Amino acid sequence: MSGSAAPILLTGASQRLGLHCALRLLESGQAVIVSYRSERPGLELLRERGALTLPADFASEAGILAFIETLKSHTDSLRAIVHNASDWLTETPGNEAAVFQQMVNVHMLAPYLINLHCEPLLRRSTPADIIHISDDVVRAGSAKRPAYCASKAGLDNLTLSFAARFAPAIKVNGIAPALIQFNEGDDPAYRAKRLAESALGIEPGAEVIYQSLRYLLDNPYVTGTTLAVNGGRHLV
Ligand SMILES: NC(=O)C1=CN([C@@H]2O[C@H](COP(=O)(O)OP(=O)(O)OC[C@H]3O[C@@H](n4cnc5c(N)ncnc54)[C@H](OP(=O)(O)O)[C@@H]3O)[C@@H](O)[C@H]2O)C=CC1
Ligand SMILES: Nc1nc2c(c(=O)[nH]1)N=C([C@H](O)[C@@H](O)CO)CN2
Repeated sequence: MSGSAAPILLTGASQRLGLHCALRLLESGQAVIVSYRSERPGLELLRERGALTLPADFASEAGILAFIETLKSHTDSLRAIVHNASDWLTETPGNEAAVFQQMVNVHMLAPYLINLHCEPLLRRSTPADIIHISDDVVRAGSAKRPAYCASKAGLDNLTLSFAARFAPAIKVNGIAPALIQFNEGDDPAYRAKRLAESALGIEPGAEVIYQSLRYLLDNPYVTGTTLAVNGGRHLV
């Protein structure tokens, strides 16, 4: 399947879920732009396969606006924006306010400003999509990461607002994953505990996120929806 000439932007896609989706889109013939914060091995692979990689740190408003200017100097159209960049931070005594602000900036302010500033670029593509990657944990809240969870809940709400604001030209949807891919260093006890928290009890890997992304990009009649990709976690 050949992709659109207008590129798809994936933020924070130098590793793990974002990298997998970016590589799968390139495989399908789709032009891809990736933002990254740190230089990672996956970036070389993306560049070899034709992706444009742009540095970005969304921890501050200035960093977000600087990225938007850089992006606009490279393209005047976008097929889609996938807001994947995320910091999975746990606040500790003394840094609560700083972590909360950082979570809001990365998970809410960056998607908000990028969507507003890039609306004209999306309107030059038909169809056009925005996809917010949030987190199934929003359903129940998080005792361990309240700041992270609240910011992801805000992102889910931005899905509703932008879907109403940009219809019918631009579809806006979300994907709310639960455990998709463990992190290096997750010990066996942690892994067993997390696997037991869903009805299907598996670590599915990033392909299930690409399948969800593909569905949203290809379906002309879905907007304002957040897909739970959570192995039936809500049933346990
Ligand atoms: N993995 C999972 O099982 C789950 C993932 N999700 C969500 O899915 C998405 C992808 O998950 P995953 O691949 O694990 O994500 P990662 O934890 O690998 O983060 C993705 C990228 O976001 C970048 N990033 C972090 N902070 C910033 C910042 N301030 N500015 C710009 N980029 C930043 C990181 O850059 P750097 O390389 O510099 O660290 C990283 O490469 C995320 O939104 C996550 O919240 C939700 C539930 C489960
Ligand atoms: N930015 C990230 N957000 C999240 C991650 C991650 O690795 N990076 N992981 C999860 C999973 O729920 C976790 O259990 C996997 O070990 C949630 N969000």
